Amino acid sequence: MGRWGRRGTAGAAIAARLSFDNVSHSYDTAPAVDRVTLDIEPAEFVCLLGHSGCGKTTLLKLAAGLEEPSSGSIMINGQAVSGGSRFVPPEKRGVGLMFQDFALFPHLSILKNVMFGLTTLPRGDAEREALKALRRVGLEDYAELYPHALSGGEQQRVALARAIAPRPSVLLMDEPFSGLDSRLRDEVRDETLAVLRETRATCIIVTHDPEEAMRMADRIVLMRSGRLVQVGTASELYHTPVDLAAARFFTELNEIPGEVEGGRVVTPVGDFARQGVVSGEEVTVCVRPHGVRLVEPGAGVPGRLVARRFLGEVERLDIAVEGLDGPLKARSRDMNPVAVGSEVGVAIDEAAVLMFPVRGERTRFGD
Ligand SMILES: Nc1ncnc2c1ncn2[C@@H]1O[C@H](COP(=O)(O)OP(=O)(O)OP(=O)(O)O)[C@@H](O)[C@H]1O
Repeated sequence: MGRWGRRGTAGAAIAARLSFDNVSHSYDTAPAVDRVTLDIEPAEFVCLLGHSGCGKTTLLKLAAGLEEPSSGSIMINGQAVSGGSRFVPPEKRGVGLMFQDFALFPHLSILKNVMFGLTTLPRGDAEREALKALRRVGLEDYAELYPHALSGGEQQRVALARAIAPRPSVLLMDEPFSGLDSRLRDEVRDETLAVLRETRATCIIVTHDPEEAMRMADRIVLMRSGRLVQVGTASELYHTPVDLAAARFFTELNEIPGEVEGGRVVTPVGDFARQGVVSGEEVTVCVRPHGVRLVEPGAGVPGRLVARRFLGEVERLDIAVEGLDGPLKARSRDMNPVAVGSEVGVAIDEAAVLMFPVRGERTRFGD
């Protein structure tokens, strides 16, 4: 892939605050977006994360003005752009879009594609701004070519240039890297992030990839069934997920049944102290694989190593423990020389343990 342009050369905008106030939207009966309230700071970088169909794209379309909310209001810098009797059309919102539905126009040159959002400028100025944006993504020399002559990664860079050229205050991107293979994706993502930071625009990026969200976002917005499930930094969502499904989103988990006896949660892999639990209550104890360690046989909980797989920096171990339906999964950096079939001891790092009630409330214990 060719080089990107010099850092720090993207045109900067004045970032805007974007606010959703109790916004709902239905296409037919079930709401695709359900009572969403969210305030995004100027120049903040937010990732909307969630499984397919949870309403991410709809929320983005509502911000863009491509859909009108069924209820609630959307504000940019405190001015309503949707809601009540007000509706500001997309082209008047100062919002840049990078959506899959808006691929490059095949019959227009790269330059003309990038000039597309600059129609309010005199032609000479529009061309200069478009070339500046193309230079920033390292594709100025491609200005007269047509999209079909460019690779997927290069087309993505043109789409980025097109989105930033009008210097929008808010940039909305829907799965911008999903069409790229994994090798390309890391590079395009890192460079795109650098460009976006330079533009100082407020950014919302839709993704279904938690790692991508963690790499990019100042805050992650986790959605489910049209609703906001949790909003916070990557660290907050990882360390204090609001419920079991939120925890599953960020890592593989060993999910172990536990029962509360006298203030302790008793499981086949040991007992754990937890405040706020009630005797007789059923609990799902989640242990992240990096929190499972092999210790000397006789120490810890007895188990048997049933499989091991070398993954480069870490090794993946499967350990059978009495009372568990499936093997306990461990990730270890120790490259332990224990042979498959051996008796082992298992120790659990309490810092890698999360607990959730089996029924009822959505909150964690012991916070
Ligand atoms: N134009 C439409 N007409 C009718 N229903 C729609 C339309 N667009 C989306 N939906 C429905 O609204 C819900 C939310 O869809 P949306 O595309 O916002 O989710 P998403 O989280 O972006 O999913 P994906 O990751 O698959 O794009 C889904 O149930 C979907 O089927």
